[in-house]
Amino acid sequence: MLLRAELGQRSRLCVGLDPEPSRLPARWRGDAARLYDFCAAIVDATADLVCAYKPQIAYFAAHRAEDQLERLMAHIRVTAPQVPIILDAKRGDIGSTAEQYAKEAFERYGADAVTLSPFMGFDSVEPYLRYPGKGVFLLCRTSNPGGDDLQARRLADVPGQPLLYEHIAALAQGPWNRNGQMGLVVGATYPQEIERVRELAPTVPLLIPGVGAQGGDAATVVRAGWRGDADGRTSGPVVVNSSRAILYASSGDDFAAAARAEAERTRAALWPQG
Ligand SMILES: O=C(O)c1cc(=O)[nH]c(=O)n1[C@@H]1O[C@H](COP(=O)(O)O)[C@@H](O)[C@H]1O
Repeated sequence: MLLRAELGQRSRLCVGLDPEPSRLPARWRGDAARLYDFCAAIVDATADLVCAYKPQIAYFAAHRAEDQLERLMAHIRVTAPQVPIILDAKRGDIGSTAEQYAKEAFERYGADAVTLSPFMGFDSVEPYLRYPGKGVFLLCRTSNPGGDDLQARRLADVPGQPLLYEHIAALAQGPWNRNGQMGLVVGATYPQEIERVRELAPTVPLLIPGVGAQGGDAATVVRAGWRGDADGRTSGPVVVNSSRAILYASSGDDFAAAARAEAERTRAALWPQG
């Protein structure tokens, strides 16, 4: 579905739906009852420009607004049925609890994919893979500076002594990816690491957050993460997320038009082949 959306929409842009009440347009500022209205307007303004949407569950749950997230998922389905929805929840727990998280993501919210921490091991990931056609994006090399603390550590007892994020990439390309449901999260702020991950995991989709507000450069991350040759063979898709730079492009009544303009700019930078 992701590849179809990328090619069909000619887009690698994922708009992140991270609505923060204090940053809503002036007329709704501070009103957590307007998260749905705000996000729905952003979706309406960008539906033809994106290859995915990524709602972040914390922005809804923190305001007791899960019902608004459910409505938003339904709205995206109707407005942009061709666009996959990645629920950003970064779950990770023992199998029996993971079953409940998987049910939440795929049955309650109807997401197409989720973000997931691999920290607790394969048995914490496996319950998500029982949903045919659904995807998981494992955190691999995250965009935040603290990602170094663990992800850039060397694993002495694994052949070749890879860094932890390299090992995660190899697992997602190989033994953990039993039915082609796995992707990886790699931060736009680390283009060299994106290149390394692409080397180790040539066919899996990469979700790359961190352009826009975190300073990652759109064209650079595509060069690092996407491969294509003259015979039409390509790497796995590259899905580049931008949230705040698009959501808050304007705080006035023109917020949706401004979001569209920013999404158009970012989409163009992510599709250098024209
Ligand atoms: O899993 C993610 O989506 C994620 C991983 C990561 O390494 N860095 C990262 O910023 N994210 C998410 O991507 C979004 C980035 O938002 P902006 O910085 O506003 O574009 C937020 O929802 C983050 O939670």
